[in-house]
Amino acid sequence: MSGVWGADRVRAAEDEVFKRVPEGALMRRAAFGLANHAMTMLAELTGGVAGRRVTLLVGAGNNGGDALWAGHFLRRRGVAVEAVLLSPDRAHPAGLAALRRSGGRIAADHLAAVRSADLVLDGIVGLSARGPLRPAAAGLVEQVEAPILAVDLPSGVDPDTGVVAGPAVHADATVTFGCLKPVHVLAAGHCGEIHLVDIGIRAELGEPELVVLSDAEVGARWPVPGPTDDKYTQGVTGIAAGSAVYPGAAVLAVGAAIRATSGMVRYAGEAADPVRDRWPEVVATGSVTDTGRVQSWVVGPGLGTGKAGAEVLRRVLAAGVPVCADADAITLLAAEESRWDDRDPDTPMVLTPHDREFARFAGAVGADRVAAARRAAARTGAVVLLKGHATVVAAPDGRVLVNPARSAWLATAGSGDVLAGLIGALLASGLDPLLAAGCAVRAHEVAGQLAARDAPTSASVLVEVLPEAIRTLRLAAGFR
Ligand SMILES: NC(=O)C1=CN([C@@H]2O[C@H](COP(=O)(O)OP(=O)(O)OC[C@H]3O[C@@H](n4cnc5c(N)ncnc54)[C@H](OP(=O)(O)O)[C@@H]3O)[C@@H](O)[C@H]2O)[C@@H](O)CC1
Ligand SMILES: [K+]
Repeated sequence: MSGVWGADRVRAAEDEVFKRVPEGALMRRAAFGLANHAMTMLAELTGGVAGRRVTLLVGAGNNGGDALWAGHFLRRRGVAVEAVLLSPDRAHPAGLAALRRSGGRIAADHLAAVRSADLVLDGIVGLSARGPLRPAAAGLVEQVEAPILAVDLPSGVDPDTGVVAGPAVHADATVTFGCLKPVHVLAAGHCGEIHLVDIGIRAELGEPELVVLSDAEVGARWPVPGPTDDKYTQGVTGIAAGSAVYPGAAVLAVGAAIRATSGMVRYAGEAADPVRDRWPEVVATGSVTDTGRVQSWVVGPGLGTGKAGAEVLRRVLAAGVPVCADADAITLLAAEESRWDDRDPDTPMVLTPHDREFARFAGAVGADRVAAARRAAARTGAVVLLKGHATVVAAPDGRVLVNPARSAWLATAGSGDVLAGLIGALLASGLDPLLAAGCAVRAHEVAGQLAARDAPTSASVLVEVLPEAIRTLRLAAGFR
């Protein structure tokens, strides 16, 4: 598990550490780690470091200070270092002095310094960043051709929300200090490869604000049959999805549930024939009331938002088992407040909106996706899985999991139906609903990578590769 802490919590932790460690010591520790990664990058990029040129983009605060100190350490290892001071009067004094002492230069021609670099360190702004890059910095960053190593975080990206509201650094790698911050998981695409340098603040940070589940954790939690299990004891998933006109959603959600666990899957709806044709192992009927006992329901994909769909939703909610409400089920819930009353508030529920669906029941998502998901979860008493490049999963008690998207292969029709089926199967197995949603998201993404293998893919292929994705996760957890 990786914990993630916001800027305020990091500052508070640093303040605690400063009571026993001088401020400069922490910065030098950070900068030393930064310089080590810069050396590695230089060696990988250019086959050696001798005579190589590093240009530092130095802003007005401690982020620039980190860059200047790193420049000092790089100079001592024979790298040519030039600093571009974006706010010369406010550049970190001790860092500047150290760089000068070790023979680093202050660039007179900013553009030339940027253009001649083998590697650029982005020390423009760090945890105190507000808004996008300012024009002078943006103009220079635009001219960079060399790889960029971001100091703590890519400048121009909001540290706490990951919002990119204008020009921002697109880093090849980021070296961060002490812990991951929200920007690293919410705007992972701007960070490149992320390296964490320990500066000794972990004990002061407390409980993480966000959590990223590792493959090993997902693999360790994935339900597999024990020696005494049968098809019922592993949980029966009910799928109420699809229609006669749109059977695809049903076929995909059922397929995902079948492949996710060894438990049984029942289907209820108008697409019973196509579902049975594709998945002979499913018990398919026309209606929720004829389905028999299930331990969870998935309701919504391809259901329709008319009277018939509303009636299916009502019956599913009344069943008193954990529910994953997706797509049309969310629209139906949003359309009429009274539909929430059909649900026993103590029965777990997972809602899986994209931004437009979210807006229908919880208002516009806005810039702070984590805060939005947290608010919606607290208000509805359901786990809210907000889809996006980074998927945010919030529980009513305030816990939040984030899955940073490593690729965009999953942006394909029917992909959401597969995710809903996965969540349903994990709910049926008895997993805590936050974990069920979080583990499903991760498996879904691993499946996306396996399905795509660097070429466009489709939701049907996602279903095909689910067992391989689960095997990958279990291998990461040490199961052979
Ligand atoms: N504390 C420590 O010892 C340690 C701290 N560490 C390091 O310190 C960093 C935090 O440093 P920090 O708090 O000094 O501020 P920082 O992020 O450098 O910003 C400076 C100023 O920039 C400005 N500015 C704002 N937005 C902007 C924008 N979009 N574009 C351009 N400029 C913008 C704004 O000033 P303004 O111009 O608005 O007056 C702001 O005050 C942290 O990320 C880590 O790298 C590590 O060394 C570990 C030990
Ligand atoms: K930075």
